[in-house]
Amino acid sequence: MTQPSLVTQDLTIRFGGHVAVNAVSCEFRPGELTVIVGPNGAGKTTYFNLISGQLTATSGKVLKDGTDLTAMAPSARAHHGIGRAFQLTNLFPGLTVLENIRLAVQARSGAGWKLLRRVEALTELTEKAERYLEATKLTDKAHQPASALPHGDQRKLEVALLMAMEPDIYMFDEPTAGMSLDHAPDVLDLIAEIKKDRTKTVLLVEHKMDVVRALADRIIVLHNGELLADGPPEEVMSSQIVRDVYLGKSTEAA
Ligand SMILES: Nc1ncnc2c1ncn2[C@@H]1O[C@H](COP(=O)(O)OP(=O)(O)OP(=O)(O)O)[C@@H](O)[C@H]1O
Repeated sequence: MTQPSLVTQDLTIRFGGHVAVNAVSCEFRPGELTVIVGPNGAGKTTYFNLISGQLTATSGKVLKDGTDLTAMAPSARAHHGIGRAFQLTNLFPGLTVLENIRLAVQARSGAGWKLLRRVEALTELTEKAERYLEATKLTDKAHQPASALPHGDQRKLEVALLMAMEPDIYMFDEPTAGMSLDHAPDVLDLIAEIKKDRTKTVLLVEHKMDVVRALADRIIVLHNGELLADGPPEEVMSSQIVRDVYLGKSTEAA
């Protein structure tokens, strides 16, 4: 079996007396798409925040290819290949779609935000940005201001920006939330494309069971901050304990 790219070891966070994520140990491998499910308040987003660095663990560890990221800020974790899609936080609304992607490519190339003096360098970045535009089917929107995009296209642009950062770990928290039914398939197709790259590890928080079924190689279930189940989709979804949680029975009874 391939080595895990991402590991959480006994990952825990307390807010006062409340343990929102409780000793979650999991390994995630390249070429694998894991969907994290669980009832409202189960700790899914908090678990994501602990991995991407928006929150710092009370105890436990986050390791990426063996490097301990636990104490690192989100930007340092991003540098180590953790890529999380956020709604438009990295966007320059007045710039065009292409310019936004080119800036992300530029940031990834190590040139930072400096003005580029060499025309060839700019051409190279533009060509790369155009490939991400094409991959996300935004080519015909290239010269529109990012802020003018309809909601569905803005979500695609978020994925394009994430791809431009070339992360090893892709994290999506409800990628089709608030999207119309016509746009959701585009974003799901993009995630399916990313998953085809066997060097990438994909983590997805999702409530919609049809999305889970379409994409998951593996499902982990969180409940009250604890890891309740972990395995292939059919196995997890048919397990009695998971059914009980979704039907609202107490797990103790199960
Ligand atoms: N910053 C915080 N301070 C205090 N409590 C928090 C904080 N963040 C999350 N929590 C609590 O931790 C628990 C887990 O929340 P979290 O948002 O991770 O759940 P979730 O599984 O993502 O839920 P949903 O599906 O509704 O988004 C909840 O009880 C929540 O109130």
